[in-house]
Amino acid sequence: MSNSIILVINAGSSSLKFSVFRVNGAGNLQAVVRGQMDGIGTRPCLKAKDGTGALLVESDFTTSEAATVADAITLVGTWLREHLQHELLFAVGHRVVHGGTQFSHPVLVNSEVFTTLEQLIPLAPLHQPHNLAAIRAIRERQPQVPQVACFDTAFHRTHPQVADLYALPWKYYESGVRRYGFHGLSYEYIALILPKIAPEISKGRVIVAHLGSGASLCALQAGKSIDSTMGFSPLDGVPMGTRPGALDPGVLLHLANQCGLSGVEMEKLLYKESGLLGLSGISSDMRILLESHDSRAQLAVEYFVYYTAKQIGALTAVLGGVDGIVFTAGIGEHSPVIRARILQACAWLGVSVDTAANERGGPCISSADSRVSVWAIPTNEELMIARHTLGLINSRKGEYVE
Ligand SMILES: Nc1ncnc2c1ncn2[C@@H]1O[C@H](COP(=O)(O)OP(=O)(O)O)[C@@H](O)[C@H]1O
Ligand SMILES: CC(=O)OP(=O)(O)O
Ligand SMILES: [Mg+2]
Repeated sequence: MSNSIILVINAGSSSLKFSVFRVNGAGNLQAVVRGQMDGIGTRPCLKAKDGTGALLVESDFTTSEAATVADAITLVGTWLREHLQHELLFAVGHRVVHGGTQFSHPVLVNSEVFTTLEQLIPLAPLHQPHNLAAIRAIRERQPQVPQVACFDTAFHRTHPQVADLYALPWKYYESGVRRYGFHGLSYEYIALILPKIAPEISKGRVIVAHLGSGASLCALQAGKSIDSTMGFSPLDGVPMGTRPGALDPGVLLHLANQCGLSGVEMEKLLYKESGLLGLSGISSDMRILLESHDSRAQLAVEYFVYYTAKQIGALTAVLGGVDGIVFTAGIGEHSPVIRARILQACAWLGVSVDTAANERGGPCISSADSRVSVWAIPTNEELMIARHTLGLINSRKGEYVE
């Protein structure tokens, strides 16, 4: 095992992230490659670094070469095969967005598990097919390599029942219509490192804003998720790159009954044409909107800020107050402007920003007199996946032959 590696694949809605970890003799994980193809469909760029931070590849693609996550899987797959050709794959860990009611922990993927995960595709059509495509592609080439699915939904299984329900007749809850919550691997990572970075808030009430192409917020009470803004599918909550966030269900009835949209057309509208893209008519990419002088682009940004701040208020009520706010993911980590605008809307909570620290990227971005401490912390879903993968394989040695 001393020379073997764990490959981690994380397919998001606008990015394909990957990492390679070496498992050393003591069974510890050491990151040797970290990369991503991001801006898929908008500004595609493949970038990877080695464990020392040295650049291994940086290459731009056209939007037709990398129009979809499926294109990115092919391009990244080619790069990884060339780069890792002399390595022995110990296991592959995957982010799988939806685990449904069946999976509340990482699981070794066999044919039965794969079929169950396929049945969840309609609940996360922007992600689940890509998550499974990567598993299938690796299985076809290297069927002997164990693959582990790690779920976005798993970390939220600590929600109290009231935060897990919709006010529908019980039979729907029993058939799986629940508020699952997503981005759980990211929240789990933040909860894991908070005691090291911000020990003063880690045992308290913390709101984590995972603001990427997909975006949600999570209320952490002593490191456990007690509520989050996404629900049954990754459509609910705050506006996103191409998803609207919370919608009055009456709008959906109107679209179906009065406008005659079919289920397939509604799915396309809600997953691919709404959110920042739908509002601006320009782009789903926050960078492009921030550079634009177009009034609709500016309105889309204002909408994003408004509804994110509104959800911080809602989760503050859920927690009975707030000790800390953490920004993470693409926008949360890299956009001081968006952070500042959201925090300005949270001034009523006693939030005061350290402008210079915010511009620098933190980690602490609140001023000394702020009643709530505020942080910008890079997430690392891939490390979480690698840990789960190694833990699961080690605990089940010898069991993964189909
Ligand atoms: N410097 C930046 N300023 C503003 N937004 C940024 C910046 N860098 C990345 N982003 C935004 O982050 C989003 C992608 O975040 P990411 O977490 O990688 O997405 P996902 O995993 O959901 O595909 C995009 O909207 C992109 O525009
Ligand atoms: C669940 C989800 O929206 O994921 P992402 O932000 O990676 O698109
Ligand atoms: Mg993501």
